[in-house]
Amino acid sequence: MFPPSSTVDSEEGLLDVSTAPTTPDGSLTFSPVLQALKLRDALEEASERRHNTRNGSGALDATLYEPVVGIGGVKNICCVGAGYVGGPTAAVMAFQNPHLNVTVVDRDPGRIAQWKTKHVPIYEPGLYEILRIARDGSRASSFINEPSRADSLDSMSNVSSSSSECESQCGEHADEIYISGRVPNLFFSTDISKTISEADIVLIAVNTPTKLRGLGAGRATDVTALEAVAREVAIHAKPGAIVVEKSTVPCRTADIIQDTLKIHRPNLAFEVLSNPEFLAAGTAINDLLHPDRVLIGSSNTPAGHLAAATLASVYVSWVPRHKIITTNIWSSELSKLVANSMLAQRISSINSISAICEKTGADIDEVAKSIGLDPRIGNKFLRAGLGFGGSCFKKDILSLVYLAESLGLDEVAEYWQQVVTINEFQRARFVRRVVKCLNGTLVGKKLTILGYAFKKDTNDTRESPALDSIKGLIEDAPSEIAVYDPCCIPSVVKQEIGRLLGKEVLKENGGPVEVYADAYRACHKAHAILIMTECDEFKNTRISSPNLHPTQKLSSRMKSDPRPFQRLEPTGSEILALHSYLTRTVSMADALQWFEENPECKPGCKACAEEGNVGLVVDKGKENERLDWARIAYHLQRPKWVFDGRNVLDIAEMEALGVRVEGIGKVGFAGR
Ligand SMILES: NC(=O)C1=CN([C@@H]2O[C@H](COP(=O)(O)OP(=O)(O)OC[C@H]3O[C@@H](n4cnc5c(N)ncnc54)[C@H](O)[C@@H]3O)[C@@H](O)[C@H]2O)C=CC1
Ligand SMILES: O=C(O)[C@H]1O[C@H](OP(=O)(O)OP(=O)(O)OC[C@H]2O[C@@H](n3ccc(=O)[nH]c3=O)[C@H](O)[C@@H]2O)[C@H](O)[C@@H](O)[C@@H]1O
Repeated sequence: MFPPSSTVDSEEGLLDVSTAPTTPDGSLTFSPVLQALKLRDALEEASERRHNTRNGSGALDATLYEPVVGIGGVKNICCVGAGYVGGPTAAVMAFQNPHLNVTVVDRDPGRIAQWKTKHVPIYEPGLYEILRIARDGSRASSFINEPSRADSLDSMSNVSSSSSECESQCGEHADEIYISGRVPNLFFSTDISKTISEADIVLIAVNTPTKLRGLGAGRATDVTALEAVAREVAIHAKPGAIVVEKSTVPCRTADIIQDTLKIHRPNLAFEVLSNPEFLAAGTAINDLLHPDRVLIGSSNTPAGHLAAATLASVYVSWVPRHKIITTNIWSSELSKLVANSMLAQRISSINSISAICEKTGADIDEVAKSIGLDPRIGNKFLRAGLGFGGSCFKKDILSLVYLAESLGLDEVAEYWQQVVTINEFQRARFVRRVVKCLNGTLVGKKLTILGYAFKKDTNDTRESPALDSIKGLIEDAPSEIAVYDPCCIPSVVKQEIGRLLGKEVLKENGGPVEVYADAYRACHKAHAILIMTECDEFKNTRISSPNLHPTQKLSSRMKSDPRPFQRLEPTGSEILALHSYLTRTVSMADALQWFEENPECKPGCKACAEEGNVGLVVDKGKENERLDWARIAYHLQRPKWVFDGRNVLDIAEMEALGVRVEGIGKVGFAGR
């Protein structure tokens, strides 16, 4: 374990690594310059002593490296960027470290305001519960430390309120565990400079999209936002603060940050770390709670190693230490780009084979299963579909392509470019197939898009295959394109389509696109349904456990009663697992009576009024229900077509309902 001490050799009266004051300090000189230099010397000296324990490979061995500064050295963390990464990452960090203050800042006041309400801007299974505990604090509670018996599952007999009843009935009273209440330690603010100035660690989690113009347009990464934050950090950060790249960045971006810091504070030393995020949309909370690895890249100096160890000490509250790996900073930056590119490459590989399947009679699911059983290939990320969407895969591959080109490695660039080319091919041929099956014309026809986000269980719509398909379908002038997604707010989707494809495409302006909050209304009298995401709701296979609460999706670890706990003070993850289990089994949103009241919305709150808003979807567990395909099929126009872009349907069952199904990588009705 990391030592509890927060100081670097405190007996020598030296400063905390990350809390060097900006105001005069008695133990050091009044000059901030000298303070910082002395601090750095101290860190390097302290770290060098531990450095001797390193293995000879040059890379840090996480199990040998003893950090000097423990968790107590870090008090305030600032996360710049309240988006899909910043919000959930900060929430989990705060949840797992109740004694730290984590403040998320963003230049978008609307986004910050949303994070403070019950209508948070991001839908992720399990996010809101963690957020509530960290942001709003929690109540003290207690529960019996023994697993529920099957016959008591529908009662509250395993939580504190009935403990006395248990005592009187069974005569023996099992150990009771008390969980203390928490005060809020997750905050959201637009005061960026102030929050940065107070932080010991600054996480940069801003967007890094593809450049739209100028040098490298269409491939290079646009680091404008990152550069702006680096400047803010350089101006406001306190000496010794650790700056962390959470955003995905081109290899050697840390140089830009370091350079910016040096320009603005030439006499101070800051450590810049790379700590890329590997969470995926829809499973973000599970990925953050149980990461495969936490990667920390640092400069290969004692101060760099010390900074890495300090950041590691934040993660170690919940991540097993062997999963925290440290590398040099360039390896870490590059690893993130490579991880995404390799994942995307697998999808393009299987999709390219799906095109062959459709022409030969081979079945892509059978091929994927057959090859996936080879452990060298593995069975993950082999689902053929409409190609990868989302904000990152494409931009990260393009960034790799640009990097290779910039290094004069044209063959390497071409190789990775092909992954994107196949992705575009896959999307385009799906639309072609729809139009072809509908006799080459969409005029006077209604098409229904099921799934607008780029994948299931998220409201993230960036680079969504659905948008591309809508764009393609509009060319053939259908009478209506009805859109439905169980995780997205209809008005937001409508606004986005209007913004990206032009307002004139919306029904209210005479165009074909209408967005629905109800799947049945969206499908009513359609000539064809296009399934764009793999939402469980769209499947026609039997549900193994009906009416599951979304929190069950957190992890299989949470499916069984985690009690008895071995310690009297269970960890945040353990309590969460129990909460999740009880929520499911006693069908109560707050069986542990853990949560504080939800923040009140202002009268007339638009989000409250919105039908099918994210909060409601989550509460109802709506996305776990299955569509009644018999009902949908009954109301379809003949011939009844379903284009299954994610292979979620059992084709035989659909055919029994009189529906013609075209799946990806399968010879469909039209090809027989
Ligand atoms: N979305 C995902 O699932 C993942 C994203 N990443 C990476 O994380 C980074 C962030 O991605 P997302 O969270 O998806 O982006 P996002 O667009 O959802 O959030 C970025 C936030 O940064 C804010 N921002 C931009 N410039 C700012 C500035 N100068 N000062 C303060 N705030 C500023 C924006 O207002 C926005 O709210 C990207 O580099 C991305 O590649 C990494 C892993 C997963
Ligand atoms: O850097 C990022 O942004 C993240 O990108 C991906 O996560 P994400 O894009 O959220 O979701 P994925 O599950 O990877 O799916 C990406 C796309 O590929 C598609 N996909 C995925 C898997 C598959 O087998 N087939 C397939 O078509 C999905 O439908 C989706 O459109 C990575 O999985 C994360 O590790 C990474 O942190």
